[in-house]
Amino acid sequence: MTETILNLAPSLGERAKAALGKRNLVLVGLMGAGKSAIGRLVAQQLGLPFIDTDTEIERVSRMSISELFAAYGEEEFRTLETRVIKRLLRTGPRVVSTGGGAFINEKTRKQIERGGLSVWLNADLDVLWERVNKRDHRPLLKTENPKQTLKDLMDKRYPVYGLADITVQSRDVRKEVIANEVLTSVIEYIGKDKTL
Ligand SMILES: Nc1ncnc2c1ncn2[C@@H]1O[C@H](COP(=O)(O)OP(=O)(O)O)[C@@H](O)[C@H]1O
Ligand SMILES: O=C(O)C1=C[C@@H](OP(=O)(O)O)[C@@H](O)[C@H](O)C1
Ligand SMILES: [Mg+2]
Repeated sequence: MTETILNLAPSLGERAKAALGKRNLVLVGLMGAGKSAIGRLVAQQLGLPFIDTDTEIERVSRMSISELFAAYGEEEFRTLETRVIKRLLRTGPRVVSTGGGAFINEKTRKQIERGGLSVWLNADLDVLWERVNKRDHRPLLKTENPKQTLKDLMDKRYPVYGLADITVQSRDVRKEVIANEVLTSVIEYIGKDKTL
């Protein structure tokens, strides 16, 4: 006789979703950290909508990020980014992957602090470089020495990313491993913080 064992224990995704409640989960970190890729996986596991802020900016402006930077400059891009993120965080829960500069902008960072739980995908220079040098759609890296530019951005931005609620180390392992670590960290963080 075969015996069917029913596994009634809630999955990691279900437990993280319950912990998150109505809050948005917002991924921050430098270019190549995996915000877009990991955010999508995390959203799937949570059964929540996923939005990438760069994709949303491209949709509303009907321009690519590179075209926006070229036509209007970084400052205008940041203004648009702040506006889009404010709108996206008004309702939840959803998983929002930001562009690398979003959390560095004070206004946007305050919106994220108010509107969600932030997760910094931290990564070292070689991991980031391996990933970003394969593509050329990032206007800030169109410099003479893009690896040095990435290093300069790390030095400037890492103290600010460090203000995020949660940090997860993005590294050379399968994306699913990192996504699971994000979910586990959410459960741990919310379990610890009695004010939430
Ligand atoms: N854990 C990982 N292992 C291997 N490749 C990854 C991992 N995380 C992300 N990537 C890849 O690295 C590249 C950059 O990731 P992306 O999600 O676009 O980063 P970000 O949005 O932070 O700039 C993509 O090609 C993505 O598939
Ligand atoms: O670091 C930044 O300032 C930027 C990161 C990009 O997003 P990813 O971090 O998803 O590459 C994109 O928003 C834009 O090119 C600017
Ligand atoms: Mg991205």
